[in-house]
Amino acid sequence: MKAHPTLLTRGSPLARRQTELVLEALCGFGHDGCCRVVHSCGDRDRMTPLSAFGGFGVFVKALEEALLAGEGDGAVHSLKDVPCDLAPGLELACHLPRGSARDLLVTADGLSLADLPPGARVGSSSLRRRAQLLRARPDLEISSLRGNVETRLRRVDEGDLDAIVLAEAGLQRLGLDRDGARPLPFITAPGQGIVVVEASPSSAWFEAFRSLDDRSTRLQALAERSFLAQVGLGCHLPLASEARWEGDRLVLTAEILSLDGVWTERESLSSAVVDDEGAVGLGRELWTRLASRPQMETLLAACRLPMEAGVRP
Ligand SMILES: NCc1[nH]cc(CCC(=O)O)c1CC(=O)O
Repeated sequence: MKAHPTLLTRGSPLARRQTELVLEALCGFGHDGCCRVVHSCGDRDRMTPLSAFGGFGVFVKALEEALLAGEGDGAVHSLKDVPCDLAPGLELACHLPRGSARDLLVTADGLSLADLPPGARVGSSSLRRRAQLLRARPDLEISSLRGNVETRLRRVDEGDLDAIVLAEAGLQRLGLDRDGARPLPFITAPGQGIVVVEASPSSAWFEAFRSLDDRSTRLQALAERSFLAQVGLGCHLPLASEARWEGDRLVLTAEILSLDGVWTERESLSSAVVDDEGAVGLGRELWTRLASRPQMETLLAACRLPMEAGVRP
C-alpha cells in the first residue's frame, strides 16, 4: 500500500477547497494525502449548455472514469452534483459534516427578494431555483448562469445581472461570504452543503475514508437522495428535498414545482431514524405520499412534455 492516498478533484477553486477539507480531515486521523486535478470538457467550455456534454453528472462521470482507471484512490464531490446511480464498483465512502444547506440571494446592494425592482434580472441555471424564484416573484427575468463561483459573483459586481442565487456553503468555504447576501426561504437541493468521497470498497484506503463519515449528515443525505431516486431522473423537473434533525427525529421536506413556479406540491414527514434503512424509508414514504396527490400527475406530465415534443417531427 502506498504511503498516502491520492484524491481526485475538479479544478475549480471550490472543488479544490473541498478537497483540502478532506485532506485536513484525513490528517486528523494521521494520514497524509495529495490531490490530482481531473479536467473535463464541461470545465473547459463555459458557453455550451451542460446538456450538450451529457447533462447532470457530467463532472462526476469524468472523476469516476479517472478513479476506475486507477488514477487516484478517492474522488471528492459536492453531493448535490452526484447522480443517484454511481458507476458500478464505486460507493460513497464518507460524508463530511454538513455545511449550510441554504441558498443566498446576492445583489450589489444587499437587497432581499421582495426588494428587487420589477422585472429584475436574476441569474440561476438550476430548475429548482428558477421555479422557486418565479413562485415568489413571477415578474423576474431569470437568465442562465454558469462558471465557477467567482465568475458568477462578477456578473452581479459588473451590473450585468441584478441578482444571483448561490449556495451559502460554497461561499463560506471560499471565504467569499458577503454581508449583504440574504438567505432565501427555499427548500434546497438533495445533498446541498455536503462534501463526499467516492471510492471503491476494494481500495486499500476505503476504511480510512470511511472513518471521516459523519453519521447525522449521512442519514440526512440518504433521506434526501432516496426521495430523489424515487422520482427518478427520467424527467427534469424542479425538485427540492431537505432533511433536518429535530432532536433524534429526522424531518424530511420535499417539493416538486412546475417550471414556472405556478404549481407546487410540498410535503413533510418525520421519523425517529436510527439507521440507513430508516433514512431511505423516510424518503420513499414521502414520495409515496406526494405521488398520490391528484395534482402530481399533471405536474409530472407537464415537465415530460417538452422532451417528448423535442423528438417528434
Ligand atoms: N452545481 C454547483 C454547485 N455544487 C455545489 C455547490 C455549492 C456547495 C455545496 O452545495 O456543497 C455549487 C454552487 C452553488 O450551488 O452555488
